[in-house]
Amino acid sequence: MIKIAPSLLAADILNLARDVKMLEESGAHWLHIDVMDGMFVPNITFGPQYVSALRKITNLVLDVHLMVEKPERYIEDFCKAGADYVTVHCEATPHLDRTLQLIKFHGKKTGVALNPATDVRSIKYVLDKLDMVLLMSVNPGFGGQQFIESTYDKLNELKDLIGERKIEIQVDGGVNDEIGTKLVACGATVLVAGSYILNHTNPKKAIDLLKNISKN
Ligand SMILES: O=C(CO)[C@@H](O)[C@H](O)COP(=O)(O)O
Repeated sequence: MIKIAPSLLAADILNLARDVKMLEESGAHWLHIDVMDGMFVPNITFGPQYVSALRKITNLVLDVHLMVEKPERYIEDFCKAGADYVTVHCEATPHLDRTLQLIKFHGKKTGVALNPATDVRSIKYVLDKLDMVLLMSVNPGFGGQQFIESTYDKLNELKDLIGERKIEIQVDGGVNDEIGTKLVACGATVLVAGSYILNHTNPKKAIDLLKNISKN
């Protein structure tokens, strides 16, 4: 089954609880939380308080994507705040293996994100410590960008690298139902979508279209 993870970057910050309830009722599986530090990416968003506030109002999987330099500094805070998955960028830490061990130490699922220009082979030696790989299909920092087409080839390479291991493959950036269909055909198992779902006139319909991809 394909998991659908709406990105809360596109939610109405003044009506966050309302949007979360709407996404739950619309059948979203996970909530994707984009944490940006203004250093690794040119934008600043949420901290651990945002995650702990969400944890109080939802049982959905909280999928925290850390777009921050040296994420090892904040792993404990986000784990204690109630994250289920903690994903760090391989480009953002000199100690990826240690950082993944830290996430595991706190009992959470591990993810590694790769920027569009990063070779999938850069995570070869940590595959056995991973629950998820996140392929960025836009340059991280902002919602509403155009999907980068080379992501399909990259997905195929990643599938080969992962082999039989049970690792979720998440794609994030510019995803809609048409692109999602091709991504799933290439092996994606988790689709992140921000503007496609939250700016849709009928977000439930957008989620349904993405969920139905697995049946195609
Ligand atoms: O991490 C990011 C952006 O850096 C994404 O999660 C976006 O928030 C996805 O938004 P859309 O491209 O789906 O609007």
